[in-house]
Amino acid sequence: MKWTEQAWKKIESNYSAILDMPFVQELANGTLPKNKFQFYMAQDSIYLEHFGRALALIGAKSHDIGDALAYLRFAEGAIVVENALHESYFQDFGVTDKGKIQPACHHYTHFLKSTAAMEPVEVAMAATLPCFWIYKKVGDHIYKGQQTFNNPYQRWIDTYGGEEFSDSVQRAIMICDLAAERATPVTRARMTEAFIHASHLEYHFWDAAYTGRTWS
Ligand SMILES: Cc1ncc(C[n+]2csc(CCO)c2C)c(N)n1
Repeated sequence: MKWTEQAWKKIESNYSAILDMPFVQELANGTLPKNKFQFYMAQDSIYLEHFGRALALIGAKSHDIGDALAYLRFAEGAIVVENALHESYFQDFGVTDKGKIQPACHHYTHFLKSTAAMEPVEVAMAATLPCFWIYKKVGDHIYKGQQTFNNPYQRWIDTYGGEEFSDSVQRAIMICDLAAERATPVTRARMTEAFIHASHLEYHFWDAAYTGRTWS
């Protein structure tokens, strides 16, 4: 069985818990309160900058030049393309200031950056995979089950449920599988651990937006 298939099995229950989260359910039916989405968008745009830097570092550390190019493109995607979505939402929802980084975002971004800096590159690749894969799965799930018209969060849904994004996710999965095949058992186990850890941090990122968790 491929590493990604084994790893996904380990986060299956966490993924189900994500689908059941009020944030995700209310985003899907359009009833998510505006202030919760504003919190999420502001924190997410901070997240994307850090995430983009972590991806660029993975690109620089990749053994294979094709992988390097893929991660540098992912980094560009995070910083340029994804941020465009945020900026249009900032305008629509009247967010003028991103504000300070809050605990869930801080925890997640620092986990990604320290993993990219300190761990073998394969482990860092595994740490960034839930970001792609969980968003794709959540995006597809919402997209397929859609019953609401005029959902204020439609653009978000279209971004992650769309075809274009699917190619990046497939690429990231393939790279991780090849990296896992070539890695030692110890490194492979650390890849799985990083993958599980990041999937919990995805959960907490949404949870913090729903409950409005800040430092004080
Ligand atoms: C907390 C959080 N996790 C994942 C994503 C999704 N995402 C961000 S950048 C990127 C790939 C860019 O090439 C993807 C899929 C998000 N927006 N926020």
